[in-house]
Amino acid sequence: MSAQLSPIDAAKSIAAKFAVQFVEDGMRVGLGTGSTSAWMIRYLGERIKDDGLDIVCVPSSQRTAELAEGAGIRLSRLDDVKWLDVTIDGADEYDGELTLIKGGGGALLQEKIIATASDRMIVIADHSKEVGHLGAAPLPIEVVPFGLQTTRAMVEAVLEGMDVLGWEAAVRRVDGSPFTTDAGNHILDLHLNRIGDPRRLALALNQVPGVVENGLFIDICDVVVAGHGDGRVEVTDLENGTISEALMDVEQASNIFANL
Ligand SMILES: O=C(CO)[C@H](O)[C@H](O)COP(=O)(O)O
Repeated sequence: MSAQLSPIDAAKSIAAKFAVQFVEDGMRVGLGTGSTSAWMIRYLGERIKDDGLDIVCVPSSQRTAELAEGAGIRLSRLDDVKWLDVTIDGADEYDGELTLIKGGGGALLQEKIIATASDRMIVIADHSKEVGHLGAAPLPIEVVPFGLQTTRAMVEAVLEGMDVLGWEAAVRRVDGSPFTTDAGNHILDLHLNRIGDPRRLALALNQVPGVVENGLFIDICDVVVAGHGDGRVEVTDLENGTISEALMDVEQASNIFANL
């Protein structure tokens, strides 16, 4: 009997499997971070092994670099390839304009750099990440270690003037210590409940000294591939203005899971 994926994991897996079809020979590919991206890395590895797909990839985190190396993916540095054809990454939330909240895995800075340096950004997600209004998920921002608590207080002061329904900035901690990003910075998770004006908020946050970058991705994402537990995949393509649907084999995803 094959191990069963939970509906959420099946949704992530089929979204990732669908999205790797967009990758073609010779492409320079940005690799996201997180559990959905981990599926994408496995499927890309399979295409390299089984179809001889010839690509070079730039990872958005140390964790992703390790997974990609394990999957037999050739890696490079962004400064060496200079520009990417496509980046495939997960998201914590996306809305109807494909504005994203990212950074749940703490890699938002490199993720934003590689996605912005790509012709196309494809987000892969389970469909529960779709929201009418951003903000139910915390908005992560990356801040330098110097004056962490002072920066936190300045960020909360900025939030008071914004169209949001919560004003708390919490230092992300692991085992009691501030979480440290690959760039040696820390993360503040902003609990806002609802973000009325993402554009204004993103600009205001990046004005605060000590804030390196925020997890709002605005006008960056081109396509969202959203998976459902029953095998349906919904593809929203902003460039073409289309929403299409496909059916994937959930059983196959479960079998791959069983063989991990
Ligand atoms: O932004 C991210 C990491 O910084 C992730 O893409 C986001 O948190 C989604 O993660 P998952 O695929 O595990 O749901």
